[in-house]
This record gives sequence, structure tokens and C-alpha cells, in this order.
Amino acid sequence: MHAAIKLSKYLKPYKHFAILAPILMILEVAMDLIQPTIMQKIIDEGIATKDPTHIMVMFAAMMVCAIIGWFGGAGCTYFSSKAAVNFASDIRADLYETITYFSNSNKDKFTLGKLITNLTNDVEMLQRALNMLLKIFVRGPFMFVGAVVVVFFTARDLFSVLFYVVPVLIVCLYVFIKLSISLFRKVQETIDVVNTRVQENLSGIRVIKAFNRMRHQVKQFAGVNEELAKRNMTADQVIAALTPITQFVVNIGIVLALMLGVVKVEAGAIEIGVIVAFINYLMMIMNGLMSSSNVLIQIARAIPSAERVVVVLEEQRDIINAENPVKKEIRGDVRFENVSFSYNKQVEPVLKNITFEAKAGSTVGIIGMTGSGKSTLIKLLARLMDVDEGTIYIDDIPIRQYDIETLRGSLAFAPQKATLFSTTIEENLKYGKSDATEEEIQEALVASNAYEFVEKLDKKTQHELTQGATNLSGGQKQRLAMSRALIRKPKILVLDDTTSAVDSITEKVIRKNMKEALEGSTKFIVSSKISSIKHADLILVLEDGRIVAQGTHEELLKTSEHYREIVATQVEKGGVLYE
Ligand SMILES: Nc1ncnc2c1ncn2[C@@H]1O[C@H](COP(=O)(O)OP(=O)(O)OP(=O)(O)O)[C@@H](O)[C@H]1O
Repeated sequence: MHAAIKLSKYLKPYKHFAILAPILMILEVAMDLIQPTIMQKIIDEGIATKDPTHIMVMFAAMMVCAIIGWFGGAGCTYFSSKAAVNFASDIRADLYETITYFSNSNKDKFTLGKLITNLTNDVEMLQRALNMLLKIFVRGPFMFVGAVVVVFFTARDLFSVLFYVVPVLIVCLYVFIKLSISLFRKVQETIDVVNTRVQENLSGIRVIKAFNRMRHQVKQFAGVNEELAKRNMTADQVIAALTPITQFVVNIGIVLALMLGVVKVEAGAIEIGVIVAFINYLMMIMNGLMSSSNVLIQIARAIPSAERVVVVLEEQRDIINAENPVKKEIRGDVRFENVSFSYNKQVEPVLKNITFEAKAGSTVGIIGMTGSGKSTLIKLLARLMDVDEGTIYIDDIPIRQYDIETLRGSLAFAPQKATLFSTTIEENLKYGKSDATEEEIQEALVASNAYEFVEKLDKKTQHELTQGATNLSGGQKQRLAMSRALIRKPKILVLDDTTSAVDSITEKVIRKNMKEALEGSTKFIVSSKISSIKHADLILVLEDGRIVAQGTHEELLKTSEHYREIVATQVEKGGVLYE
């Protein structure tokens, strides 16, 4: 419930619609409530006394009520939908923005499947609940109370029937609401599991095929799918049983009313029309109670969704701007001073006491065993995470003091996994520089040695990439990701193992082009290949999160046993060292 209150701020801009909708609904219900009384008057005062004028007048009154009621109902639907759709759309937009700004550690707290459920299913659930709340929540109680009051004044002789019927109806509905809340909560949890499975299976479809695990995956999915179907079925069956049971209770009420009514009519206490009107009101009482319970069920279903949405919206961004952040242009001097970092604060740090200095325009090569902390080190430079201890300086200013946009705007990052988007090659490059000209695009493609293969494509830079750029080879993807970084002409360029899928001749060309294109930029090149980093002005050798040696290739050959070992292994394996 707390979560629902927190989300109520999203309704504020649409409060006029949210107020108008129930008011119009009251109008519709009021008109509905008048109808049986008019009908009673037609029977008792018109038909019984054979007075056609009275019948016509009452009929006209009935029509007027019906038209006003229709306007009330239609207006309520229009305004409630407007409020609910906009409310949900704003929440969805905020969720998307929050997730987009998530840092690595924020993101690690949620599975992708769960975030997708948040953005789709949960928001949809909130929209439906609000729509129903605005439309029916007023209708149900108002119709119930209205019908009871009207019966009290117009059919008091039959009022006692309500004492038997209404409590039974209320108990039935209470049991159903309780049952359906717990059933729908289980459905929601299973949807989460299904979404996570779908997301994981589809993104890993190639691995699944390569390992011939299709049957296993299909079987595994069938398991969760069956569970979801079972839970949905149980919940639906419970809801479906509600109508016949309440109808049965109401039918008993009608029989009671008829039995009592016949006695009263024979005794001359009431007219027949009163019985007809009473039966109508009894149906309204049932409808009123049922629609109230439907709304309560829908709200109960939406509460877990609201809670999950609020958890994401309230996730504190851990990478934020300092007060009065520095926005000055970056030159590119980088200094790490005793930097330590851990993903999980409970365990040993992934990086320990990292200290080095790189002058603007120089090239830093980072090499080390897998898992030694190379990618982590450069992610810290882009402030994708913040250091736990020590300080990273750029141009002698701690990076925490920079405006994040200024910092990231001066930096270009080509990550280990070349993530490209499902749009054209040109648009992908424009992620690097949104206003890039045709010429700049060509230049960047040439620098990363991607020009030739792009030229061979039918539509060249207008070639559409599939999701995950599966219509490109690994090396082509890497080169496009590099073009996207190079097009920015950044002050600091970070390439995280971006040539692992590129042959050594192509790599040599790229290195040469990059040197020319980015003369003044500081370049960080992470690689497991000596050939990729041996030309660097400074090479950092990482082992188990520590820098065990640093210097130029020649210096390290003399001073570092560890470096010599890496070189020796790569020579043994036929690595190209001296091209
Ligand atoms: N998001 C994360 N959450 C928790 N631990 C992580 C995370 N990312 C990396 N690690 C751990 O941090 C350590 C360093 O990882 P990192 O990716 O920096 O190594 P690396 O040297 O770049 O390895 P590789 O050459 O295989 O890419 C590893 O032990 C890894 O398991």
C-alpha cells in the first residue's frame, strides 16, 4: 500500500480526469438506480390503471435517464482511460530513465528479466488497476448502498430478504478476494521466471545451438511455462467460480422475495410492481458487490507490481555529480593514486593499490592474466563505478569532481563485448558523435579498418544491423565499435581487448591509423596479446589486481620476470611480436 501511495504522485498531473471520471460514474449509477422505480410506476400506476398517458410519460422519463446515464458512463470511461494511460506512461518513462542511468552496481541488483517485467507487465497492471479504480470503485459501493436505501424506502415489506442474502454475498466475496490475491501473487512471480528464461535463452541462442542444448532448453522452458499455465488456470478458475456462486445466492433471494411478495400482495400490502423493482434492486446489489470485489482483486494484483516498480525507481544512483562539478575541457593527463576497488565489499578487492601516471597523448597498454582486473581498471576511469580507496586524477583534478557528462564526453570507450544496436551502421556510429558528418563517418571507418567491408555491403553505411549485430562477424563488430569510439576524437580513448577477433595484419593497420588520427589523445589499450601493447609508452602488468610491473616493453623485458614469461609463452604459441 505504501508503494501505491508513493506512485500517486504520477496521478497529480491528471487529477482533473481522475476526479471527473468517478463523478460521471455517480451520474450513471444514479440514473440506473432510478430505472426500476420508474418501471414499478409503469406497472402499478400505468398498466394497472390502464393510463396510457402515464405510461408514455414514465417511458419518456426512462429514456431521458438512459441517455444521461450513457453520457455519464461514456464520459467516465474516457476520462478514466486518459488518466490511467498517462499515469502508466509517465511511470514507464521514469523507470526507463532510471534504468538507463543505472551504474554497474545498480544494474547488478536486478535481473534483466525482472526489469523487463517491470517496464511491461507491472506497469500494465498498474494502468489496469487505476482504470478500474476510477471507473468501478465508485460504481460498486454507490450502487450497493443506493440499491439498499431505495429498497428500504420503496419496498420495505421485502427488505428482510436482504438480511439473508447480503451477508452471505459479502462472506463469499471476502473468501474469493483473499484467495485470488495469493493466487495472483504466485502468477506474478512465475511471470518473472518466464521472462528471465526467455531473455536468457534468446540472447544465448547461439551458445545453446553450439552445445546442442536446444532440447534441454525447450524442456526447461516447458517446465516454467507449464507452471505459469497451471497458476493462471487456478487463478482464473477461482475467479470464474465467483459469478455462478453469487448468482445462486441472488436466485435464492429472488425465490424468497417471490414467496414473501405473493403473501404480501394477497394481503394487499404491496403491488406486483414492487416485487419486480425489488428483484431489479437485488441484482444491482449483487452487481455492486461484485464490481467492488473485482476492483479490490485488481488492486491486490497491482500492489506487488507497485512495490516492484517503486524498488527500481528508488534505487539510489551511486554515481552522481559532485556539488559544483568541474566542466572544464580535459587535456588527458591521467594519474591513479593507490586505487583499490571491490565489487563485493565483503570479499578481497579486485584492484589493490593501483598507482601509475600517463601523460596526455601517451599510450598505456594493460596486460595480465584473465580476471586480473584489467577491464575493471578502465571502467573506473569512465566512472562506471567509483573507487573504494585512493584517487583517480585527470589533469590533476579528482575525477569525482568532474561533471559526469564532461568526463564521459571527453572519453570514448570500446568495451570488450562490441555492443551494437539494431539500426544502421551510420546510426551506430552516431552514438559516438550524434552530429557526425558523412566525412567523419568515413574517416572513423578508415581508421578502424572497417571501411572496406562496409563498402562491400549493399547499402554501405545504411546497412541495417540485426539485434546483437548477428549479421556481422566478430572482427567486423569489433571494428565498428572502434569506429564509434574513434569518431569522437576523444581526449582519452579506452579500448578493452577490442582486437581479440581481429587478425594481426589488420590490427597493425588499425594501430597505425589510430596513431595518426588521435595524435594528442591518451590511449588505454587492454589486451592479452603482447603485440597489441608492446608499442605503448607505458605498459602495466596486472596480476591478481595489483600492478606487478610497469614500464616500456624494453624496460620490462629487462626488469620484469613476469612480463618475460608472458612474452615467452606468446612466442612459444606462435604469437606475432615483432611485426
Ligand atoms: N560485475 C561484477 N561483479 C562482481 N565481480 C566482478 C564483476 N565484474 C568482474 N568481476 C570480477 O572482478 C575480477 C576482475 O575482472 P575483470 O573483468 O576486471 O578482469 P580482466 O582482467 O579484464 O579479465 P579478462 O581478461 O578475462 O577480461 C574477476 O575476478 C571478476 O570475476
